[in-house]
Amino acid sequence: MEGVIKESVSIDLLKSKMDDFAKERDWEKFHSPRNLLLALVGEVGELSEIFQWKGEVPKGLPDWKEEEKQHLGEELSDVLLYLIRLSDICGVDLGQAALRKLHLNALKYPVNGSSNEYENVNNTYSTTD
Ligand SMILES: Nc1ccn([C@H]2C[C@H](O)[C@@H](COP(=O)(O)OP(=O)(O)OP(=O)(O)O)O2)c(=O)n1
Repeated sequence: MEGVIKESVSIDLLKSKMDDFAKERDWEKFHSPRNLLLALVGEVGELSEIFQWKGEVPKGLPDWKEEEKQHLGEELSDVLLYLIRLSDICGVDLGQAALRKLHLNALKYPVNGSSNEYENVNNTYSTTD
């Protein structure tokens, strides 16, 4: 794809690029925790609009046009970038926090837990599988 640099993408790389982006524009003053949270929620809204009124869609989005998938990627990215920036500005190491949370999740929901026990957690009204 034109203009896309294939590089390994880490949370730290994105964090550093967001920091550069804000510094270069003198936008650090706008990137307060509250502003970033509101921006994040706004982008979640834009992401939701993509799926709004479509009903359930199959995994992999096989019927979507390339432009629609690209748009989805843009909105997912906005959410990710604001989340990473918010974490950075709050002094939270998001990668480490997420690893810790995965560990806590695994303790809370052991692999051998009975499926009945998990029914409320994974209660879905419909599935496309
Ligand atoms: N003060 C700002 C404004 C923008 N961005 C960056 C982070 C997001 O990735 C993207 C958001 O840009 P827009 O607010 O222009 O939102 P969209 O790209 O979604 O455009 P639109 O809302 O017109 O669809 O730009 C930022 O870091 N800080």
